[in-house]
Amino acid sequence: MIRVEQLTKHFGAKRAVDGVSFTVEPGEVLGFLGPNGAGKSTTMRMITGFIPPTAGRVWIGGHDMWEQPIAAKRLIGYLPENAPAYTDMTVYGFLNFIAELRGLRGQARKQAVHRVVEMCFLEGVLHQSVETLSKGYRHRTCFAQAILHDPPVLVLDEPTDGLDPNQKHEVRTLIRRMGEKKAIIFSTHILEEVDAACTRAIIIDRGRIVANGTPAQLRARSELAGAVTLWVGRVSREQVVDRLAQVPGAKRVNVLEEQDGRIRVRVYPREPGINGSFTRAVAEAVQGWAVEELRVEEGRLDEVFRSITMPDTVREAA
Ligand SMILES: Nc1ncnc2c1ncn2[C@@H]1O[C@H](COP(=O)(O)OP(=O)(O)OP(=O)(O)O)[C@@H](O)[C@H]1O
Repeated sequence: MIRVEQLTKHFGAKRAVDGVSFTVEPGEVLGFLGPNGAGKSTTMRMITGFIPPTAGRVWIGGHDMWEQPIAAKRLIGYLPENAPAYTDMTVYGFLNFIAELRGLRGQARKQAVHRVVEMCFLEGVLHQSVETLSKGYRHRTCFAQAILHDPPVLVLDEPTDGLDPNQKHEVRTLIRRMGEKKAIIFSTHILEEVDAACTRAIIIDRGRIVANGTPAQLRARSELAGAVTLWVGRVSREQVVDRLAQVPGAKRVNVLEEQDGRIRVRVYPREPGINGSFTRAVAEAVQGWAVEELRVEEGRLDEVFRSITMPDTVREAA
């Protein structure tokens, strides 16, 4: 549904986006992650046809964005960063105006406005002017505008930015629900959103894609993935470190905590990733000890994010 090939944007000497390619199909919610200035908004502006690329192409539903822009844009709902809107209109007036621009008339327009007002919980502010709305409600109004024509493609630039925790939850739920049928791209800085709403995530850094996979695949790239964390008692620190260091496939052992004669320790596999034989080897090595807890780590997205986008500054998280 969305196809992006070798998309590139230069601003003078600056390469904001550098050869980005990916596809998104209906039923997929793609999380777009990256540090500030990585090129997320610029990529989204090119995908939605707001700015032309320096090189590369975009197809929406098979329509080339530069050769058939009207057909391509008709399929897209776009929530830009900072959620701008016509602030002197009422919410109701604004949504009706956008519905008209989208070619909806009469009963169809009424129904479309009613549908998005319900979906975005706007009943209480319908007759308030946009400029007097709180940030969260203004944001929801813009979100409603983006989905008014029920487009099969949604491009959402930081859709939960500035919302309170309840609103964030509602928007994620909405995205997940709409993502069952639509092709959705949304950018975020919040890694837990990737788990909460995305079927796949792309990490972009300095204009380039540096990782692309399901949340589980990305987590598996974490150094922590497959590490085994244990609480053991009645055994010395030296014994624990010595024995665990000899487990086949172990890379290193870290003592994380010592408390009342108990030790919390973590042993990392040489090859990150969940691996039953490594876990079994650790379990065998500690037989006979007072093991109070043994946990296999899944890996953490924040660690992967940091190690990919700031490779020199990764520090271990306990
Ligand atoms: N119109 C412009 N003119 C010049 N440089 C620009 C322009 N728009 C973006 N840039 C630069 O391009 C780079 C990518 O910016 P972009 O806004 O796409 O990043 P981002 O990943 O969306 O960042 P953030 O997470 O902070 O929103 C940045 O260095 C930015 O300063």
